[in-house]
Amino acid sequence: MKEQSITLPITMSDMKESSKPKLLEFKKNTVCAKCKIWIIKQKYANCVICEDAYHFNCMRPKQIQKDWTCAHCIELKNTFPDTNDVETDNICQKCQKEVDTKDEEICSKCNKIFHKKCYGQKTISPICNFCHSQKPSKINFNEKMNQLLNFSVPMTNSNLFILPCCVYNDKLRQNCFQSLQYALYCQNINFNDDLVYSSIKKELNNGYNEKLDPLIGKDLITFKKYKQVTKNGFYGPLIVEYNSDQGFYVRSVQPIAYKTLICEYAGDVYRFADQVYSTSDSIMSLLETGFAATSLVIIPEKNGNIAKYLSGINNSKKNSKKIQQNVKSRRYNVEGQSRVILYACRDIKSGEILYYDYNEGGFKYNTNYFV
Ligand SMILES: C[S@@+](CC[C@H](N)C(=O)[O-])C[C@H]1O[C@@H](n2cnc3c(N)ncnc32)[C@H](O)[C@@H]1O
Repeated sequence: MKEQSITLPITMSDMKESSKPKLLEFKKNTVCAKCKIWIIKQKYANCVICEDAYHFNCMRPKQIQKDWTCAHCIELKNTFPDTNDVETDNICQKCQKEVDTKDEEICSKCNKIFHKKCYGQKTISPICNFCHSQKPSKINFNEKMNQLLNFSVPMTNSNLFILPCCVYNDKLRQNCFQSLQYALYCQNINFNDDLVYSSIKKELNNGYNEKLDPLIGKDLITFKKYKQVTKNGFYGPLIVEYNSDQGFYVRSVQPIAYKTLICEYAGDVYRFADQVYSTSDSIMSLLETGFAATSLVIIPEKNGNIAKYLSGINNSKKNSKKIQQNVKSRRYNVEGQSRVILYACRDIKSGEILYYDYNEGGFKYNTNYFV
């Protein structure tokens, strides 16, 4: 929903086969919320609630009718049956009284509106009490992972990637694990430590289409070993926290040595051409061919891992790179596929927030308001 804000008004339309669309007309077109492909001449419908557009073939449920509601909105309605009226949009979900926009607080998970005083402290919880109470009580924490987690920093000065130190304190390790699961829960994101190819074929990510450094030898072995652990949701001594200035962010709970692997940037892979209007704040460049049709991006809005929560340096501040930045993101050719790896670019002290340069890749984010 978030990505599809540039949709047309609610209509059921049958676009006639007309002459080839000119560039301007093309820009006015929209992207199907299901398959992420442009809707140019095909029949389509807009969901009456979220206004996202869908090809007729992509509509779920498949009912061609006026006031059609997409499956996602039906699911939300069923989850929160008391608030399924569009008209109740500005009614506080606690006291049921109208909310002035200046006095509103919105739950990040269900998007429901509350008066500031009814919501409580947004600085503490990004989600409302209802969503908080619905979260799974036990997030699968696999104790057997302890064997795999027995990492230690090698005493070497080489320039190779290294594995993070294990968090030996059981409670702290569990908190680190749970903190990421909680952030993902709040944002309706599935945990997935991989690149997800549901909208394009994996073969389109051909690392040889760009001159990327290959990840080889000991670095490749270290990376693969780390992926064995991170696929289960463990990322060394890192905790995900929340505040109102930055939203969720990542903090180290133990010292992290220079060149320690932090994580791979995971999420859904799309053609850049299909995401030019995306409003996601987490787009990462994956393959840069010079053409929008063959360049690829990662967007961790449906699937993602801890990489989504690392903060960005403020590029408008002097010395940000030198002082604030402690992580670097770099794309490598990993056995023929481009992949983005985040690693410590200097020694990181316990308690430091992790920052990298969001503008290192192909996108220029406005970071002027960043802390
Ligand atoms: C990739 S997301 C990072 C995770 C995000 N904080 C969240 O809660 O989902 C990027 C967004 O995080 C926020 N952010 C990242 N770094 C920040 C910083 N240094 N100061 C303030 N906000 C920051 C901005 O809103 C930015 O658009």
